[in-house]
Amino acid sequence: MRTPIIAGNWKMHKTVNEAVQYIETIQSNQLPQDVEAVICAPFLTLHTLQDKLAGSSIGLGAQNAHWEKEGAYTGEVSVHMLQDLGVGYVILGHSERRTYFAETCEQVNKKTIAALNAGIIPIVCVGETIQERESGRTFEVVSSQVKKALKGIASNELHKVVLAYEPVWAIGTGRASSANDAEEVIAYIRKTLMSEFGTAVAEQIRIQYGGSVKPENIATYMAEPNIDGALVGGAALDPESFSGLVKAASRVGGQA
Ligand SMILES: O=C[C@H](O)COP(=O)(O)O
Repeated sequence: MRTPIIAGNWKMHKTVNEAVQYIETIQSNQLPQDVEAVICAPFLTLHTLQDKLAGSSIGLGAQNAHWEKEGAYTGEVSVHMLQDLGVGYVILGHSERRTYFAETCEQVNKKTIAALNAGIIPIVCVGETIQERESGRTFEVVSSQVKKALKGIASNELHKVVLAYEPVWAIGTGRASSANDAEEVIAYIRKTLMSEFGTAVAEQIRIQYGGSVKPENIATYMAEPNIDGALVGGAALDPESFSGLVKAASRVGGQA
């Protein structure tokens, strides 16, 4: 059985002080232990949060990383640096990075391989634009993104990857995909994984849905057989809301 994973992506939000207050609130909320809860925070807050979360079951993630260990890459932070800090997760290939920073599938692949080599769990994002959906290309686009991101990864490493299906049109718009539609695409992604890497690995890889997920709608996604959690932006910015999301994803104590 795949462990549900709820990851909060703070994007470019929160100072160090705000981040600390947030963590103190979720730590006082007694999150369920059968859900992997992860906070993906801005680089500047990671060092402080790593100390704050020491010994806690809440995971800490970054939102991007460079694949090279070090070098003349002004403004970049390497996977190696995250590993040194003890960061456990990294979001890769988010549509905002693909759109605003021209990140390519080839770069996402290099970053994914580097993260796995460093023992960091990559949360690899894929998803179609509204134009791609309306022209009937959703399956083609997401399966191509998945295949390119995972190209060349050793089969004994693949199961560690987390995929996040995030239709671009649903991100930050309040226009969430219905659970049925998200399940249809995610089931197709799992089918793609089966044909590329075999059933055993495909059954192990966790696939999240992302795009306007809130405490009020998360149960509908968690009820779907192929959806293993959520990658949440806006609704993860408030610690009570994030706690509510994690609780609702619990199979033991959830309100589904
Ligand atoms: O990484 C998170 C996604 O971009 C979803 O953002 P959202 O929950 O604000 O729609």
